[in-house]
This record gives sequence, structure tokens and C-alpha cells, in this order.
Amino acid sequence: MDLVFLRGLRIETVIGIYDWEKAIRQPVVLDLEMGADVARAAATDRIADALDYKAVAKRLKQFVGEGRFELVETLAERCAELVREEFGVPWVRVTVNKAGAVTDAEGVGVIIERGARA
Ligand SMILES: Nc1nc2c(c(=O)[nH]1)N=C([C@H](O)[C@@H](O)CO)CN2
Repeated sequence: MDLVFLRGLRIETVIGIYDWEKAIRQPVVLDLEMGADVARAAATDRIADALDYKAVAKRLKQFVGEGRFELVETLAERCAELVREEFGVPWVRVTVNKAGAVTDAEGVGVIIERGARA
């Protein structure tokens, strides 16, 4: 399977388990790898045959930016669902990095894979 990727998408959202976190916005950084038929898009050279990473990024910025989450797990799962359902992606890997959440750590978060990788 070919992949279309989107890396380092920084979005401010409400995320966290503590009361003080529910009152502020914090950045998360998303990385996505999405199964796609790159050969078909290459053959026609038409964006209509491609998985449009700009459209995916725009939709995720809206969804995550307007959402409220407690766990990074929930945020990752919702993003995977959205990408699979709205963009017809058969397989996706989503990395959520809540950079800055843990002192002296470069980042913390989750990596999930959903769907069938043909
Ligand atoms: N597995 C997880 N552990 C923790 C999470 C989380 O979302 N998933 N969240 C927190 C706090 O919100 C933390 O990020 C605040 O600094 C702690 N552990």
C-alpha cells in the first residue's frame, strides 16, 4: 500500500485530565500516515484522484481546534475515525504528541493504527 503523509500539524485545543487544563488551550502536534492509491493519482495527474493532504489538514485543524478532550488517546481515536470516514482512507497511523506536557520530556503521546493495510 502507498502512503500519503502529513507531519508536524500543530493545533491548539483544550486537552487534559486536570481542571486547570480544561480552562486553557494547549498545542498538540499530529503526524498522520494514510493508505492511498498513489499510482492512480500519478497516472492521471489529477488532484481529484489523490488523497488531498491539504484538505485533510484543514479538516483536522477545524475538528481538533474546536474540540475538547481529556486524553490524547481520545483525540487520536477521533482523528483516525474522521480521516477514515470522511476521506475514505483504508488504513491510518495517527501520532499525537502533547509536547510540553511533561517537564524534561521532548514529547509524550500515543501512536495508533486503524483499518486494514492491504
Ligand atoms: N496515557 C495518558 N496519560 C496521561 C494523559 C493522557 O492523555 N494519556 N494526560 C495527562 C495530563 O493531562 C498531562 O498531560 C498534564 O500534564 C497525564 N497522563
